[in-house]
This record gives sequence, structure tokens and C-alpha cells, in this order.
Amino acid sequence: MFARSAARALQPSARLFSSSASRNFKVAVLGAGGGIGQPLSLLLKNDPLVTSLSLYDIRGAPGVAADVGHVDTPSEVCSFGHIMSEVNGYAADQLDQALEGVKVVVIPAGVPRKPGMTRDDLFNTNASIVRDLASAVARVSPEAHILVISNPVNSTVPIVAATLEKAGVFNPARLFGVTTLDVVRASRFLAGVTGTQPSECNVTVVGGHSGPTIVPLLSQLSHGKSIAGEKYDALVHRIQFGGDEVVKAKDGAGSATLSMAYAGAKFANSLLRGLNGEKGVVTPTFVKSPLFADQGIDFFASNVELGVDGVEKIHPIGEISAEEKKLLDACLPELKKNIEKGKAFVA
Ligand SMILES: NC(=O)C1=CN([C@@H]2O[C@H](COP(=O)(O)OP(=O)(O)OC[C@H]3O[C@@H](n4cnc5c(N)ncnc54)[C@H](O)[C@@H]3O)[C@@H](O)[C@H]2O)C=CC1
Ligand SMILES: O=C([O-])CC(=O)C(=O)O
Repeated sequence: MFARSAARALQPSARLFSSSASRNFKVAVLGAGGGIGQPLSLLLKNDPLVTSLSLYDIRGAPGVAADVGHVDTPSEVCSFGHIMSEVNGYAADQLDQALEGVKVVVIPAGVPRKPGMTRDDLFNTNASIVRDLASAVARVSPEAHILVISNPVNSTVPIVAATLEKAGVFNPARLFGVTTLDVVRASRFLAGVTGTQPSECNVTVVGGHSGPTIVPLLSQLSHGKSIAGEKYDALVHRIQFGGDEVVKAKDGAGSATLSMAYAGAKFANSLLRGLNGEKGVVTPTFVKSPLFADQGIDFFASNVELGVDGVEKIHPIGEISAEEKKLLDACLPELKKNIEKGKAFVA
């Protein structure tokens, strides 16, 4: 159906970070006090490409910054939040200060799922959180690259795009929905099923980030190609609903935080390597995309090459099997609905 991309895909590896010569990259985490924000801030503190970390949250950022700031890597760490007055309570918000001069903004702010909820059930709370944070980025650091983790990603990314568009500063090369956890899970689960190493199972996952919109392209790997029948169905289901597995196990205490922090830091490192001039950094991410725009779906996750200006090249999805074509057919209408819901919220 599509020509297979020949580009080098980002390999899963035991080493989370790699880098060569580095420019100065200031990174902000909005939601740094949360379940994802805390370990993500720690991992970013350990990324040699990060020179300065701005940790912002409406609660808890000073503690996280003080703690992470003791880690013996060169980057500076500053905290920003709501300043409280002993007399009057809430006094001021330091969001704008947190965003000054940042190159990359990572957004894990918002509520997580509880058992029985879908990601779309988070829309009512998280849509306005993400919109307001995006407005601040548009005002203070309009050239920053924005990495959206907050769910539902299929809708929150279009919300950020529409908010930036309204402010007249939208650049599609600088907006990313973080779908790396789907790739991390797919690699881990495929390796488990085939008795191989995750580093040999770099699965491209396309579509979006919720249940049936998550489409793993197992047929593009020699280890994945051989899996069929019930084994194939079970593996695909586990990749698509891996998030539910964690929500159920946490039993009301939230959703994936540690694996998500790992995935978020991994994607941020890929972006920073691209911004730093490294060639051939390719990984799936949910971006404004031409691949299915003719069907009214203008955001889609596929392999994207990351370069000095962000999105350098959106790769086609490549050759897919009949089963994957079916998965894609199930993904597209749901994804379209999620994207339209996000856009309508801002309109
Ligand atoms: N993209 C993905 O693959 C994944 C996305 N997620 C999503 O990430 C989000 C965060 O999850 P957790 O960290 O577990 O939640 P959490 O509740 O532990 O942390 C969220 C943090 O956001 C903060 N926050 C709320 N409103 C804010 C605002 N206006 N500005 C700044 N900070 C604000 C809260 O104070 C809290 O510290 C959820 O929406 C969750 O569904 C979770 C896992 C994977
Ligand atoms: O399942 C959730 O709600 C959190 C998430 O997006 C994931 O773990 O993939």
C-alpha cells in the first residue's frame, strides 16, 4: 500500500540517552509535581542535552525541584508555581516565568484515569488545562517545541494546535503528541512473546493513543511477521490496552507514571538530538500529518524524522498486512471523532 521507509528507526535500547556535541536546551515540565512529572523531571535532569530545567506545577514544584536539583549533573533546576500569601491565600502564578526562554515544553499536567474510565472521559477536565497552558506558551515562548502527554492525546494535541493557531503562532513542525509509551510497550511485549530482546523489536506504532486507534505494525519486523492467529490477536490487544492493565493494577491510584516518564524522557531525548543536529533520528509521534488528511484526519502518529527545526519529515506508514489494514480501518473513524472534539472545544 505504501512504500516502506528506509530511514533508520529509533532503536529501543538499554541506554536511555545518547548525545554528541550539545547546544543549550532549556526544558520546561508543566505538571512537574505529578506522578509522571516527578520521575520525568528526574530523567530529564540526567539528560546531557538538557542544560536547564523549569519545573512548574500548581502544587508541589518546589519540593520536586529541590530534590531533583541535588542530582550531580550540570543542568540548573528552577521551580515555579502558585505563590500563596499567608494573609490572602493565592497571590500569583509563575507560569509565564517558567516558560521564559524555553526551547522545549513537556506537558503531563492533568488528571489520570481510574478503573472503568476511558481516556476520553478525561476530556472535560484536561481540555481546559491543556488549552490554558498552550495559551501561555503562545504568549511567552511561541517558538518552543511542545510535547503533549496529557490525555486524551488524540484530542489534546488538536486543542494545543487550535490554541496556537488562534494566537497566530502555530508551527506544525513544533507540536508532538507523545505516543512513545505505545512503542515501548509494543517492543517489550513482542520481545516477551518471541523470546528476543526489546532492542530487536523496534515496532512502529501508528494512528493515535487510545485503544483501537493504537495500530502496531508488527508485520514490518521479522520477529513480528511470524505471529499469527490467537497469539497475534492477544499481542495486539495487549499493546492497544496496555494502559488499562496499569490502571487496573493501580486500582484507583492512577495510570502509568514510571513507564510513561521513561517514554517521555526517551522522546524528549530524540527531539533534543534532532534539534542538536543529529541526522537520522526517526520515531513515531502524533503530529499534524498529511497521511490521511484527504479523509479529514489531519493529525496522525507515524514515523517522523526529527531535525534542527522539529519535524523534518513525516514518513509514510509503509507496507502493511491485511490484519493491519483492518486495524487501521477501525482506527480512522475513532481518531477523526477525537480530533474533531478537540478542535470544536477551542472553536
Ligand atoms: N501520553 C501517554 O502515553 C500517557 C499520558 N498520561 C496522561 O498524563 C496525565 C498526567 O498523569 P499523572 O502524572 O499520572 O497525573 P497526576 O495527577 O499524578 O499529575 C498531574 C499533575 O498535573 C498538575 N496540574 C493540574 N493542573 C495543572 C495546571 N493547570 N498547570 C500545571 N500543572 C497542573 C497536578 O497538580 C498534578 O501534579 C494524565 O492526563 C494521564 O492520562 C498518562 C500515561 C501515559
Ligand atoms: O491508560 C492511561 O490512561 C494512561 C495512558 O495513556 C497509558 O498508559 O497509555
